[in-house]
Amino acid sequence: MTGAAVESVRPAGGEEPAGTGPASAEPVLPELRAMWWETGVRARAEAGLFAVFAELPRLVAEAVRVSWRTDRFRTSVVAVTTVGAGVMSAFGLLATQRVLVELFAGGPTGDKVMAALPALVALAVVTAIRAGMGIASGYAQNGLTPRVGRAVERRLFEVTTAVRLDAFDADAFADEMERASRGDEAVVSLVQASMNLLAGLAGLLAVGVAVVVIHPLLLLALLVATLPKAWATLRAGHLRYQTYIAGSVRRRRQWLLRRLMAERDSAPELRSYGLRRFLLDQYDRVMGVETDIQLALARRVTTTTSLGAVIGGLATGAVYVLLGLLLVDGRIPLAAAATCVVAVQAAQRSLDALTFQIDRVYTEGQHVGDYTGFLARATAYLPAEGGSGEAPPPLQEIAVRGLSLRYPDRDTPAVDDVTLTIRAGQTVAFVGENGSGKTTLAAMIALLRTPSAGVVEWNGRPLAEWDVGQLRARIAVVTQEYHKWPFTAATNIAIGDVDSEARQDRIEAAAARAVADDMIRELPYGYETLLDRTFAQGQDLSGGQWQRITAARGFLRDAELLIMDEPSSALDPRAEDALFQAIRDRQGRVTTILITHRLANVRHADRIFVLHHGVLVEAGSHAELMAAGGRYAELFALQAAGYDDTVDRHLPGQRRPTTS
Ligand SMILES: Nc1ncnc2c1ncn2[C@@H]1O[C@H](COP(=O)(O)OP(=O)(O)OP(=O)(O)O)[C@@H](O)[C@H]1O
Repeated sequence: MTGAAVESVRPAGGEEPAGTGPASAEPVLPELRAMWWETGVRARAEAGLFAVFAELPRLVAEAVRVSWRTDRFRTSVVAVTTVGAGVMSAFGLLATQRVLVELFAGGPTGDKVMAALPALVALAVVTAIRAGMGIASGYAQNGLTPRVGRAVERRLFEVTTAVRLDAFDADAFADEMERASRGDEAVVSLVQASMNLLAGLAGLLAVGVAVVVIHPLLLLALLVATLPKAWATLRAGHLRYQTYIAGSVRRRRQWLLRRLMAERDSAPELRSYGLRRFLLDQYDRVMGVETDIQLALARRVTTTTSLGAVIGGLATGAVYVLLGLLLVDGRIPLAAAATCVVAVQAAQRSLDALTFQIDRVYTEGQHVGDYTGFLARATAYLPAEGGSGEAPPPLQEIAVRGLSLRYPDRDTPAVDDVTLTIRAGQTVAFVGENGSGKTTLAAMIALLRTPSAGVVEWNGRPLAEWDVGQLRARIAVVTQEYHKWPFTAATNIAIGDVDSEARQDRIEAAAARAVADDMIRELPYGYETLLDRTFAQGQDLSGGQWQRITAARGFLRDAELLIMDEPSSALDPRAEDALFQAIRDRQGRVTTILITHRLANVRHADRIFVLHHGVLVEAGSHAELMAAGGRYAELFALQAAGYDDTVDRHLPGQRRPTTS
């Protein structure tokens, strides 16, 4: 019902919203794949606390490595200021204790204040330095993270634009690429969270050191007062992630239903088939079950959080009692006890922040893992280095020898041991029924696909032995599944030759050859019309108009080898005739490979190659193939008969056109 995105009918996570079970007689909405952007949250919901802690050092190290590679200066600033702020926190606590010692000493208040003054000044200075370091760290981080994001994203695009086309045939690759696309955000978040985590740890360590310096027993008090609450906070966080993941099915279904009920594409069919009641029922059933699951989990979260608060409160109370007993017993001075109270509060604040950062580092780390894993796996799809790098000479001959290609997960080859020769200046046609391998064969000649076996030669040498970049510049390809680039009409044609200056006269000449010139001039802004409705004043074109633009793109370069795959499937008869006239104009001068099902248009080709199930079954001129009475003759006769019928029925008296 929703195309490629839908997969199974059972939600992930084991819950089964009403309406999806086998017992239900009503039609049900299919389930969407698990959302890739939930990877991190899902992993966190499934990981135990031990696993989280075990992975933290590796993730933080990864973050530091990435930021170091991107900007050493700023990374150093963040590191120095983070450690520095921690050290200042320790000094701050020690200065606080000194102040308290002086204030709690005997004697007149004036004298006590005077005695405490140096420590007070030290405290002020230390606090100021710590604040300054915080600001410096913030500045460095703000400068660092956009640079990290950019470097990470650019690296991704460097890879996605370089991998071979066959990478996109592998299901897993497309999926992984989608996941990796969150890499820049994830790395930025991981870097930020890791820095904050390190800063929090430094602060905590500082409190610990200061407390030990004041009195070793106080460390025990500090641990008792902080650890139970920290555990409870982490546990509540864990439950929150579980709640989120439990709602994942609901969110997916909500998203699916929103698309179906509130978007333009589905609106006409929703009304014409009367789907309103059906979709609203689906909504009620899905939301009813999922909301109950959500509420149950929400109760558990609240219980754990409350438990954490109670345990934390009790532990803190116990520490204060312990401090009181130690004081009464004369084991610690009053100032040390007071400092411990301050330290406990500081440590609790740091720990609250820390637990948040721990979760963040872990979840973002999973996305970063997706990104780095994708980059590593994508190297397998990078084109092989090699070739002499020599510029290819002008084309004399293309020789295809024993060429085969088998797509992944296919039992039979799409192209099977094809051998043929195309001489410079020839116009040749690849014909055959749907799926016979024409596009695949042309794609290998155009260096878009790597053969499983065999070789394509340019003037007697395999394509890969020439400078591949220069070779590509000599070949223009108009693909069957052309892309509608979101640019102006002029740019849409100019991208056919990005390395040359986009001169308007060249663009217009190419458009004229593809019967696109008049049509483009009639657009609201002529050649400057944006061909994408997402933009203000953007326009969309009809299928045939787009096809003219893409043909113009192919003509722009006047390439030595032009491959046109179904260039006229959507053209009206007049445009089709003009386009093929333009293709014939190339004959004898430059080489053209034409793929088309309109066999009337290949009659003028120098050679016609007929493919069937990937095998080259016939080759020759139109006259030769018709005389042979084989597969081509059969297809041609079939098509011609269709036209004959029309002529007979609608145009009585008109001469029957000859078909060969
Ligand atoms: N990316 C792909 N992954 C898997 N199989 C593919 C892929 N592209 C094409 N095929 C299969 O390879 C075979 C040849 O396809 P190809 O597109 O070359 O045929 P074609 O002769 O150009 O067909 P058409 O006339 O319909 O354009 C078909 O069976 C097709 O299903």
